[in-house]
Amino acid sequence: MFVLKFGGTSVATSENLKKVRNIVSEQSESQKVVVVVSALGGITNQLQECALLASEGKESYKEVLQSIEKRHIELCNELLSVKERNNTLTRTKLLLNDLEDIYRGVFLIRELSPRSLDHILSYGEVLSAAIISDYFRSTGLDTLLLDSKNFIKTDNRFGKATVDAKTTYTKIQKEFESAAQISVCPGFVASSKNDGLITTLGRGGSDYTAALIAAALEAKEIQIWTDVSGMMTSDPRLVPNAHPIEHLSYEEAMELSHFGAKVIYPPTIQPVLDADIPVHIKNTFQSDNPGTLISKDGPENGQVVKGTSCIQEIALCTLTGSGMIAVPNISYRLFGSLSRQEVNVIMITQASSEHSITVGIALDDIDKARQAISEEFSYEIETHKINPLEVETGLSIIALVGSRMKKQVGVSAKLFDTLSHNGVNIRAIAQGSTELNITVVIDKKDLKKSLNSIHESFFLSDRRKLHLFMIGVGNVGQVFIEQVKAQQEYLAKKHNLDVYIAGLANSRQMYFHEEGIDLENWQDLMENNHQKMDTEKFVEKMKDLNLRNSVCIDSTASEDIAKLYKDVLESSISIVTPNKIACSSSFNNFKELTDSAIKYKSKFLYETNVGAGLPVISTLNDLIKSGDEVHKIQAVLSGTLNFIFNNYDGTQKFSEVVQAAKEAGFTEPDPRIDLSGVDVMRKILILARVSGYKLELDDIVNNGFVPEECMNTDSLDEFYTKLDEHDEVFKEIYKKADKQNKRLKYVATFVDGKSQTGLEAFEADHPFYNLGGKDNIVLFHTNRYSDQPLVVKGAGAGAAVTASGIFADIMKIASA
Ligand SMILES: NC(=O)C1=CN([C@@H]2O[C@H](COP(=O)(O)OP(=O)(O)OC[C@H]3O[C@@H](n4cnc5c(N)ncnc54)[C@H](O)[C@@H]3O)[C@@H](O)[C@H]2O)C=CC1
Ligand SMILES: N[C@@H](CC=O)C(=O)O
Repeated sequence: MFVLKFGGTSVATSENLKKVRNIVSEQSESQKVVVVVSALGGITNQLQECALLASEGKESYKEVLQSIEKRHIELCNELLSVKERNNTLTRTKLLLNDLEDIYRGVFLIRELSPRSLDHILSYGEVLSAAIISDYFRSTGLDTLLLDSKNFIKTDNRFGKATVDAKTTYTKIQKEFESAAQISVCPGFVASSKNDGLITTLGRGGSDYTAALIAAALEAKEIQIWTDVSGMMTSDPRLVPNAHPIEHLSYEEAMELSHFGAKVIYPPTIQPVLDADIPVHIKNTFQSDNPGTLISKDGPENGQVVKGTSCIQEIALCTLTGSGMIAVPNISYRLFGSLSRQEVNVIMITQASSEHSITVGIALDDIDKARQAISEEFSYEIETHKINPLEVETGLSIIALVGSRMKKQVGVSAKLFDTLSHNGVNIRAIAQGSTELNITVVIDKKDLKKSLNSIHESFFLSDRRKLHLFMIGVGNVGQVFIEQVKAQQEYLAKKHNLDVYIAGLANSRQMYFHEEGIDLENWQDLMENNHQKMDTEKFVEKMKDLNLRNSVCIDSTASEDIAKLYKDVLESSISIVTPNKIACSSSFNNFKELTDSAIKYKSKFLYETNVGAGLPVISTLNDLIKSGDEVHKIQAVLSGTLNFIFNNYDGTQKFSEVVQAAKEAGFTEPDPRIDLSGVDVMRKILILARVSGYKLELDDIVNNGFVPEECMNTDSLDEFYTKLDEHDEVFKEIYKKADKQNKRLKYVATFVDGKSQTGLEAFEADHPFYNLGGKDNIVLFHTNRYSDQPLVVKGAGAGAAVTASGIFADIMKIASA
């Protein structure tokens, strides 16, 4: 025999009931089945509302009653043909008439006792079971309606009666001795053993009815048919990647249910757990879906963490004080006082120092808990042995559940690591010695981010989501967006990674979309959004969205944006930047930023600061981290200047070649930064700092070649004009080198703590001589590379290579 329980949504409409009928028909082909039904979805609430209105003397109860009546009559009409529906309608109307009389009584005497409420609420299941059994019979199923009140026997605690299991089991066995192929019974309802008064089984009552019947009849399986495809790995309203769990042990299911996964209510299915009857949770609306099987022994292998569940809002009550240390009865008194006030304790933590005990409770219980504990410890509080109770709210609780956690090291480490990388502070931790559950308490605002990042960490099938916020959509920024667009599908397929751009800004506007900006259309979206760029608001918005794996990309050359880095990093949002301003600002600021990134577990990556997409900084980092020491760096670090001196031969105007470099996208937004040598100074400074030297920009000697008068200009047009006025200077420089068969390169050197930059002419045998196009070259002379330097060489400027360098930094964050 199988026992099938259908919840309120499954029996809510005639359409749903047709699905229920097909399931029952299929299951009853090979064995007898007992079908336990809930009231039609929403009816129990209406019955209760109607009762309250009547008890308050409000005539409006009649409207609610009418709608209850209408629902049931319409259901009869929809399910049964005209010929077949007479008896059903008559019985339904009789029941509804009784109900009307009871409500009138409540209305007249303005009294609603728990006993009358139980009586009223029982009509929901009684009505649905009667209609459903008639419907099954009318469609050719061998069906008998049984009244659970006759065999589920309880005490007289109305509202949540206690079942007398022995009497109930005996009565069930007797009742089902000659059961039809299909027996339909109302869930939730029962009657008192001594006087036969109607009682109800409280929350999860229909599950309980089904469990009692299954246990008494030693059923092969109990099936809970509901509107979801089993117990989920997390709450799907908060974690879109959540998916049904195939198989759970009873203990795992209970742990998950305790923390909010409301598919089953464990206390009510205790009878089947005791009798070791498997529980199968299935979706009425997707009956082919395997659902979740809950049995004594969960699967031997499979996921270590089966699922996460949460309670969205709890309070933490903490008792502290030196008067608690080594005093044996403190916990006894604390929990005793809470229990006397019927305060349910959700979690407990106590450090071995015994200086504090923290309990997690429901928000509704705060006042009761405060009073109970304050009274219990009033003497100790008055005498300052114990501090007044501290109550914190705005907190959520997350539990990681899985019986295989106890065989696995590193689960807590992974959990804490995941949360810390996303800047989530853990307020309290609890883990039972069974290691079935690890529980953390966090700030409520971090709940969604935490659940999603935990899910991504523990369920390998999940695609990891990366949320990018990009400031600066110019030359480099635009190409980067194109690259993301082109790579999105590949990254999803090959790297299980969803890269979204959640925010964009230029100097005028900003635009956000939490689910990811449509990259086909981003210019229009930005333009039409009319949200003025405000740097502080941009950062605030990133923080408010509080999305997991957030990365801010600064693709501007702005000092204002560079000033925001500290705040961003301290919010555990990583930074990827081609903008050199921050790394070449004061050494203290640079150090503060790298320290903040370490402290707040964010990443601060700036590979594209030197050599665009070339692996210059990562190579240097690898050398330093592995214990090498850098003594000397010789480099050509300006793509712009290399391009200019590779293309200038004195036959054209120097300014024309500068403008060609700008048009090709090699220069800084302001090419005077390149021409002055400042860009090269910044780069060698950054290399020196990464090598471990404490250097400032002012320490670098720059031997510029552009006359001061050109540099001291107010606009680019003026700059180009001045370059033209000094064209002879550039011709002379070129001719001099050319005469000696030398080529001009703007070189940066760093030797044992000292650095200089400037234009130099090289002969054909020098490695710099043949450096073509806009290439860069860096020679690292180190302890290990003493005979021959380590050389990094290649394109050192241009939007495409820079954008791909940014991308590479982002992939480092994704795989961290
Ligand atoms: N072009 C190249 O080859 C390389 C460039 N870089 C760096 O990349 C960065 C970007 O360069 P490009 O794209 O060529 O510059 P760009 O001038 O083409 O674009 C700059 C973008 O930043 C925006 N912007 C400027 N100030 C802003 C502010 N305060 N708030 C918001 N947005 C602001 C502008 O509106 C524009 O969208 C620069 O820092 C540059 O040094 C680094 C390596 C190579
Ligand atoms: N303007 C720079 C671009 C890269 O940093 C250069 O020309 O090298």
